[in-house]
Amino acid sequence: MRLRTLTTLHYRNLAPSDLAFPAGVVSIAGPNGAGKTNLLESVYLVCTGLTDAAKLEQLVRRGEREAYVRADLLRIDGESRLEVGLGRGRRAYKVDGVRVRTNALLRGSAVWVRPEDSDLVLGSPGGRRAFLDALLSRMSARYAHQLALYERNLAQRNAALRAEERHDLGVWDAGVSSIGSEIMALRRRVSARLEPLAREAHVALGGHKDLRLSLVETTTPESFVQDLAARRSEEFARGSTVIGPHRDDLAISLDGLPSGDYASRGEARTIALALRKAELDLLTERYGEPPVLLVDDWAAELDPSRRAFLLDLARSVPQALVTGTEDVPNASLHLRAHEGMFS
Ligand SMILES: Nc1ncnc2c1ncn2[C@@H]1O[C@H](COP(=O)(O)OP(=O)(O)OP(=O)(O)O)[C@@H](O)[C@H]1O
Repeated sequence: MRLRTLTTLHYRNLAPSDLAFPAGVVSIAGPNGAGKTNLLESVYLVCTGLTDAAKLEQLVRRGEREAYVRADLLRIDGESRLEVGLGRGRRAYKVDGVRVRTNALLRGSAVWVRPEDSDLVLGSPGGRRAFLDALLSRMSARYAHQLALYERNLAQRNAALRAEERHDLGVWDAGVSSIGSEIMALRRRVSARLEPLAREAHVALGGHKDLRLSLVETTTPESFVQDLAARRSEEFARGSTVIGPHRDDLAISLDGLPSGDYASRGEARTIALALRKAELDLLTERYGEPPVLLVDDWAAELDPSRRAFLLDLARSVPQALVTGTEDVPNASLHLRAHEGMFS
């Protein structure tokens, strides 16, 4: 899969532009704040429907009301046009000219490798849940749909827990537990497939320690309803649902020690890179071809062997957009970024 052209209008600091990309490694170099990350972010958003911006309006250029991104994508089964329009608190997607739901499975796919990926390993469980959710949402339209439904049900249940008069929670318990159980089952399946791929990549990256991934669940699909009932008074006291997939974690360990507490920054970066490689492998299998690879700040925090791994990976897929303050050697196109423009 590869991007042929990208059109952006009022997207963050990007100047309105039409860019054409060849196959292979596209090197995008430029100074800090030039808009390199914004360019990758716009590609990721239009290809996957995903963003981790806290508010959609952050994606719109300051002073403008709406932004637009269009990508013409070449897939093994033909071309596809993906579009997203962004406004205050809303976004609208089109695939080949037809409006689609926000959490529909888009025809594009992308994997984004970023320096802050170390936070996946060193940061809070929320980041690892977001990693699993983002991966599963690109693999299964059902998952994306059920996740959105779960979040709505959870918000309503939490509101009921905080309400002054005590509501009967039975109907919320049934909803949250049945949707939550499906989410847990899908996460179990994907994390079981993720582990061997991440372990293999970790070894290829020169990681000598034994990498393990395991889901840490606060309840089980079988006992969810009973566990909710058992925690009732605690939930009323805290005004929130204390168990369920929104509280689970993907535990990562090296030689049996939890990585969040023990891994060095370099080890964390290696694990994060192994997770991204595993993500790429799973999406390649799901889509029948490798997704577009986006590498942000390729030289950041990486020693020569990890840089070589990353560049080999970039060269192994049909297309990789790779940014940095330095050029990537032997790229098929060298773009220079300056104040939101690329030439
Ligand atoms: N909504 C917005 N409107 C206008 N400018 C924005 C908006 N959001 C971010 N920016 C600007 O975009 C610039 C950041 O661009 P970006 O993160 O893409 O830089 P970069 O080239 O990746 O830099 P670095 O090498 O430091 O990572 C900042 O100057 C920021 O102020």
